[in-house]
Amino acid sequence: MSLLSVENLAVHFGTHAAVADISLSLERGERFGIIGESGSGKTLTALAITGLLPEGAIMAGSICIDDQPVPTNERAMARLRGKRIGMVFQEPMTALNPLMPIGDQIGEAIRLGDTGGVEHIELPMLLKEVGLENRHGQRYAHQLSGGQRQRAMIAMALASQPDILIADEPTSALDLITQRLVLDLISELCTRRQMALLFISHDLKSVGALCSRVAVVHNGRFVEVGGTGKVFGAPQQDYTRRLVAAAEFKMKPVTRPPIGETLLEVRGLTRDYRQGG
Ligand SMILES: Nc1ncnc2c1ncn2[C@@H]1O[C@H](COP(=O)(O)OP(=O)(O)OP(=O)(O)O)[C@@H](O)[C@H]1O
Repeated sequence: MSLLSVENLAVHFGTHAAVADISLSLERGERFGIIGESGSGKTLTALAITGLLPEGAIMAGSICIDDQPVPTNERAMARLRGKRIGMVFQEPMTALNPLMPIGDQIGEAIRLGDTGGVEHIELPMLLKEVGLENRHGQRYAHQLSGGQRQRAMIAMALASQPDILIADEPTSALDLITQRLVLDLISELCTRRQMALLFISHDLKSVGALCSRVAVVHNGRFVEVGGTGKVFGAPQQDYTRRLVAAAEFKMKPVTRPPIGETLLEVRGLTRDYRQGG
């Protein structure tokens, strides 16, 4: 039995097929990355799984949790979303209520997610778990840094103790150091809570650091799926090779030749110079 299974997912807007024939499965505690360039269909895949597709989108295919089809009715889907799937998006400002202190919002998420079981969760405990202090809970979203806002979003996603965390480019609006801290936090939380992770990104490095399996999406289709080391280390498809090459290019340190040599290169004289010409 798979925790999450998606089969032949397709999303259309009129005649435009934005997502076509996507299948994936996720086991408890597993970390699966979806990588691809902008506009390739990553976010729509996540939105389809969570039942949050925008108006005008037509969906086909099947989505099951614990082998049970996810409900199509909006209220049942919202309940399931709260209880089984937690979501973290790129820009927390759009997801957080600007008029309510974030502690109250996280508290509300805890109340909604409370199943009445023994595993009751307390606000201070949850704030601490995501690296925030109680005083941060009294602040409004605009009074927090980008990293703190993303931590608040993660706390809200965790409030109902979900089995699956979907993180859609959760760090792309953050500086490099904060990105690293937030990724470390997500990784730690998934391990501690045995949560499955569906991690969406266009950054190969982050996916490589977090996920054991990855799917490469291009024009709404998975073009390559496999173990992260294998897909990035020995890509089979042209598109993946190009993606990996582009990421390597970006990561390469800039080596600067001595100024004199640069000038000679600019003038096209390097070879003559080296040959003593
Ligand atoms: N509401 C919408 N109406 C029409 N087309 C849409 C809508 N939302 C998305 N699309 C189209 O669907 C395709 C996939 O979009 P999606 O947001 O999933 O891309 P993405 O891979 O997540 O991109 P990014 O990395 O930039 O977030 C794009 O061609 C986009 O223009």
